[in-house]
Amino acid sequence: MAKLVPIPVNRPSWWQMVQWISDPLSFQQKWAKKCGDIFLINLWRYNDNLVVVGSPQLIQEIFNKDATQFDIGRGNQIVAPLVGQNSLFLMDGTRHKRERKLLMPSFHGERLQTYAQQICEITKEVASQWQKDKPFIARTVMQDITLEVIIQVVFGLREGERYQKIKPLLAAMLNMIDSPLPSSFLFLRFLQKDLGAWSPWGKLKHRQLQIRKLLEAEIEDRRTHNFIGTDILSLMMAVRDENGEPMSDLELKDELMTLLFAGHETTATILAWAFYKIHQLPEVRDKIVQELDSLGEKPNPMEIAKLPYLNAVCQETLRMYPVIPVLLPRITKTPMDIGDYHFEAGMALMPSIYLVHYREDLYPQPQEFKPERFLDRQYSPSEFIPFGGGSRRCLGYALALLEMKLVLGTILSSYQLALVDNKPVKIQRRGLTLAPVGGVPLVMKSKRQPKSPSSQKTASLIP
Ligand code: HEM
Repeated sequence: MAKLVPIPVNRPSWWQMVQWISDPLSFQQKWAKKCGDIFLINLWRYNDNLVVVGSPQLIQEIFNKDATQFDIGRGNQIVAPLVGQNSLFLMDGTRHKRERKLLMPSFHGERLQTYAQQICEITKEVASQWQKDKPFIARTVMQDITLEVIIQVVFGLREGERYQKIKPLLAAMLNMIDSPLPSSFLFLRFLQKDLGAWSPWGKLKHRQLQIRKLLEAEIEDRRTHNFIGTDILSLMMAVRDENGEPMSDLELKDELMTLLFAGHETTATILAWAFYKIHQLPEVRDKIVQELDSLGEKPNPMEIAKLPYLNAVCQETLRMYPVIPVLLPRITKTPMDIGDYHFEAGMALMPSIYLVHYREDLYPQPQEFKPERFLDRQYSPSEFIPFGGGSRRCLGYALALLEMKLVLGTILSSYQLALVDNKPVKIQRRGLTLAPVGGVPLVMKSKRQPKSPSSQKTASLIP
C-alpha cells in the first residue's frame, strides 16, 4: 500500500506564523479537525517543513527510533540566543548522549531527596511574606520560588553579591519575552539585531552577557578555592566521561544557562495553573488538604511527594496546560517510514502535547479538570507526554514533579487562599512557553493549622 504524507495547512506562511506565535493551541485544534492527527505547517522565514503529530502510535514510534536517525539539536536553534551553542538542547548524537550521562545523576535518585527540604524551606520563606486579604500574582510568586530553587540547588548560592545580582537579571531577561509580540524575536532571526543597549535584542544580549560573566566568576572562584558543595554545579565540575575528560568551561556555562532557562519558567507556570484549578474547584482543594492533614503536623517532604491524589492533581494540571505547545522537533536525516506515513529527509516532526492530551478517546471530557482519571488509569509514555519522551525526555522532570508537589503541599497545608475573581483565565504565549494571562491573581484569606490524623476519617480521602 502506498504510504501517506501529511496534509499541508493551505494558508499563507505568514498567516501560519502569526497564528503559531499568537495562539498555537487554537491553531493546532483547528487544523487537526480539518486534517486529522498529522499535518504539515509552514512558518514564514522560519521553517516550511514542520509536521505536527497528534497520534500516540506515531509518537511512540518516533520515541522508539534510534536517536541517531534524527537531528534534534539542529532543530533547536531557536533557544541558542538564550542558552548558548554548547547547551544540551543544541547537541546531537554521541555528544548529546555523553552530556546527558554527565548531567543525569544530579537530577535523579537520592540526589533529589537532598533538594526536598530546601524546596520546602524556600516555599515557606516566600509565603511568609503574604499579608491577609492582600492580592498577589501566583505566577510571579511561583517564579520567585522556582528561581530561588534553581539558584540554590544548581549553584548552591544563598547569599552574597553574585546571588543578589543573578536573580533580578535572569527574571528581567525572561520578562523581555513575556508576551506574543516580543516572543516573535525568537522565531524571526532577521529581527535578532544588536543595535545597542536600548534596542530590544541588544538589551536581551546585554543581560545574557552579564549573567554569563557572573557564572564565569562563580566557576573561577570554585576552582581557585577548591570548593566542592552538594549543589549541581559542584557535581558538574567533578564528573568525568569514560575518557576521564571533564566538562569544558564553555559547556559548564551553557549548561548552567540551560538549567536556569529550562528549569524555572516551566515549573513556575505549571504551578500557577495548579493554583488556579485547585481554587476554582473547592472539592479538589478539600481532597488535597485532607490528604495532607493525614500526614500530621510536620510531614517529611518525601511523604508529601508520595501522596496519590496530590500526584494526580499535578498530572492533570500538566495534561490540561502544556507548558510548551509541541515537543522538540525531530528532523529526519534520511527518508523514512513511520506507521502509514512516509517522510522525506529534512522533515521536522513535532509531537504535539496539546493534541495528545485533549484526545477524547484517551481523556473523556478533556476540557474538564478530573485528577481521578490518573488514579483510575495508567497512561503509556506516548499518551501522557508533558515532559516529552525517548532520548530527549526532559532532564529535570523528576525535580519538576517533586517541586510541584512540595510547593503545593507546603502552601495548601498552611494557608487558605482564594482566587481574586472567578473570570476564566486564558492561555498566552510567553517566549517559548504558554502561560496564564494575568498570572492568576490570588489572595491569602487566613493561615491554617494542619489537623491531626486522628481528627479525620482518612478512609474517605481518596475517591
Ligand atoms: C513543569 C516543568 C517542566 C516541563 C513541563 C518541562 C518540559 C520539557 C519538555 C516537553 C522537554 C522536551 C522533551 C522532548 O522533546 O522529548 C524538555 C526538555 C528539557 N528540560 Fe524540561 N520541563 C520542565 C522542567 C525542567 C526542569 C526543572 C529542568 C532542569 C532543571 C529541565 C531541563 C530540561 C532540559 C535540559 C531539557 C533538554 C533535554 C535534551 O535535549 O536532552 N526541565 N522539558
